[in-house]
Amino acid sequence: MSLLVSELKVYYRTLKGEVRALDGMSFGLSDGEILGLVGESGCGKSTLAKSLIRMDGRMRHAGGRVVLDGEELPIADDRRMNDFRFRKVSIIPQYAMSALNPTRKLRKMVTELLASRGTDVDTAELESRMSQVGLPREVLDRYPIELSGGMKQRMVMVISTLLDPSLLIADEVTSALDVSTQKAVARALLGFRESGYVKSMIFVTHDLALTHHIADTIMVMYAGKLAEKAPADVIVKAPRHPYTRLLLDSLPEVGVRYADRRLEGIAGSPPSLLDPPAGCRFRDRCPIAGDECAQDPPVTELAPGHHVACWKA
Ligand SMILES: Nc1ncnc2c1ncn2[C@@H]1O[C@H](COP(=O)(O)OP(=O)(O)OP(=O)(O)O)[C@@H](O)[C@H]1O
Repeated sequence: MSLLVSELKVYYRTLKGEVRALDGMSFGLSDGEILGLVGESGCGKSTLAKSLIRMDGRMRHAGGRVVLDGEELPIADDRRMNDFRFRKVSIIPQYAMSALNPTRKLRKMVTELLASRGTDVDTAELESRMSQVGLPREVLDRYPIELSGGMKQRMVMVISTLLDPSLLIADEVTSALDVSTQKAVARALLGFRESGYVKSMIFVTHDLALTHHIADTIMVMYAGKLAEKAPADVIVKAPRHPYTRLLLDSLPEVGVRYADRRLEGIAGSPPSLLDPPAGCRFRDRCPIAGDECAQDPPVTELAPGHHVACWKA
């Protein structure tokens, strides 16, 4: 097991009180596994991604542990986390295209970054990884502004994985891309795993179809908690949580016109995480909710690797 997250709680401090963005998340990730993380906007996907690498000043680690390759990550301690970033855990951020320093040519930027980690650039290795994602070596002598959005994205992917981190977090890396560039990025991520540049990966996305293509397992989150986690095929073909089912039903189908079948979303909206209700957080929107749902559902393993938090599953 490369990553073990137990009862992780991460809250945001706001003027109105604390937003419980992650409220007791537990899951594991094996060596070599790609985990797709999906769920509606605001369910806590980015908070989970960020808390595993760099918590911002408004986030508070309210409980729980994160263990990577047998070592506890000091997620609440920004300075101590420095020893782990890039080397053990790395992120391709949500807005990777703007993550590059505009005032530096890329070669200088990479050199400075590695120097700050106490390492030199292995130019041959860097160029070989760039060529693997279709970037010519001349790119190193350009400023970020001289690259297209897709090229910047791929450059950030190469830089984030240069020190062969055990865990890579890809946070919404395909959302701003056209479909063929999305495929290229997905292929590159799979290639990084095959080449051993990263061991395992958390792929955060809204795109269930793309996740199904590349992920081994999919974890569905709802309102700061785990709803369901299972092998990718099981989530798509035999989901057990009512939320996962509705999420899949609300996907648009190519070839079906609005006039023939109205595109249904999931009625209602998620609860406020400032003061979330007791019991199952999906209860108010759930078509099969019953009295027992007033109690918090435990996460149960229905079949090997298939975890569901629902009394009715
Ligand atoms: N800086 C912040 N201060 C207060 N609340 C925040 C902050 N950032 C996020 N939140 C809240 O935390 C919850 C989880 O947000 P998060 O961004 O992790 O969700 P997400 O699933 O990644 O959403 P999206 O898909 O839109 O990126 C939401 O209720 C959000 O409003």
